[in-house]
Amino acid sequence: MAEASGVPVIVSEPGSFAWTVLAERHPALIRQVRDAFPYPPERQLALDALQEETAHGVVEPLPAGAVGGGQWAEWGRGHVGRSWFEVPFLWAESYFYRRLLEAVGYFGPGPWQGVDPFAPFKRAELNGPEVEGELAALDEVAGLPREAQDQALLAGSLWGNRADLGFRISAGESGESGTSGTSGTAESHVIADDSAPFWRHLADSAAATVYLVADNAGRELIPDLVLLDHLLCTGRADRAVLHVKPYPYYVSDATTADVVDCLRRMAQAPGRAREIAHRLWSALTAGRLAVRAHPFSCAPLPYADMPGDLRADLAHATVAVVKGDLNYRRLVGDRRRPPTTPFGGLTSYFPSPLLALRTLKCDVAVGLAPPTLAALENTGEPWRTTGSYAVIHFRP
Ligand SMILES: O=P(O)(O)OC[C@@]1(O)O[C@H](CO)[C@@H](O)[C@@H]1O
Repeated sequence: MAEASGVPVIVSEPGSFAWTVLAERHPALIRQVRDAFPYPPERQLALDALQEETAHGVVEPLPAGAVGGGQWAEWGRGHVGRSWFEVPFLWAESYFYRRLLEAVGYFGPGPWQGVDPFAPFKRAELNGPEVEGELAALDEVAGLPREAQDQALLAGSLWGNRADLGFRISAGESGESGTSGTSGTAESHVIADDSAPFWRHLADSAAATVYLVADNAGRELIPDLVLLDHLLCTGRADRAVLHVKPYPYYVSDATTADVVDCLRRMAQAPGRAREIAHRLWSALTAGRLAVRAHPFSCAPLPYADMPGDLRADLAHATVAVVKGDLNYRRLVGDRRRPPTTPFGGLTSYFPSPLLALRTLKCDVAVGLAPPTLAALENTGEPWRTTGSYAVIHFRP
């Protein structure tokens, strides 16, 4: 069994989750991006080269003069020149997205500069029937007593994380195929629940500033925004800060443009969703809700290595709500450890109280009670990677 300090997750073991991401998810994503845009021949050649390199070649550096090239060269020391299947999983995935953006000309200069290669997928989701239904459901939540609203909106933000578009490339179009073998409502699969101390912490804090470190756009970001609105409206937060990605990442990760798209989508809906959108729009223009996009949000590193300016910013949080699977890997370290390793100890470096909301979609698992772990192992399911189980971990 792994030591408490853990063994880094690497890609090399055929059939492992990390291996399937590099061997199957990334090639499928390159194909989908190519099909979604009429890229000119030079962009298609660059995509071909990336496809070939990631399947059979060694990791190549970014071209000279690339945006952030110096930083990536530093982060890539010891990895560039090796097979993609020999390097740490977290680094390989992050660098793959940076290289994909290079291949499609996202950083320019040129006509494809700033064109988000994942925008068509995000847009389709935002205009889909699921979002319509989820926005309509907000009218019902509005009629509930406050504590029930608290729980419903926290659960919405938590389970919104299951709607990640990268995960759906692996799980099948619906994103539900990985859930076979489970039963009951999604809520019945919360396998660690620290929501009560989280709400107590907010109630005990005066003039709270709530940070939310976002993960995916669309079906995840909408409930995240709704949760922030609820905290602001009910006086549990005086201010809110939303951290998004500075550029497209992991397919559906939220950027500033996605925040605006979500608000516009909500504003087109009738009822409660529209009201919330207008309130959030005003909160943004008044500075009560701030959006930040720090470069470290797309770094291939754990949060323990965050730079001083980000640490100083997060230190202002009464609580930082950190969303999703990738952020969770970065919070606790992308390492194999006994799943009963306490979450609080692994995140003691974090500069503020912390709430992690995550559905499990990779091998990393910590913070579980021994009986919970035993029950999960008894299911015989690949419970770490199906997206059917979730954790709410709070570290005061
Ligand atoms: O961070 P998210 O959106 O919840 O999930 C990201 C994800 O789809 O990508 C990684 C593997 O590619 C895993 O961490 C997870 O499966």
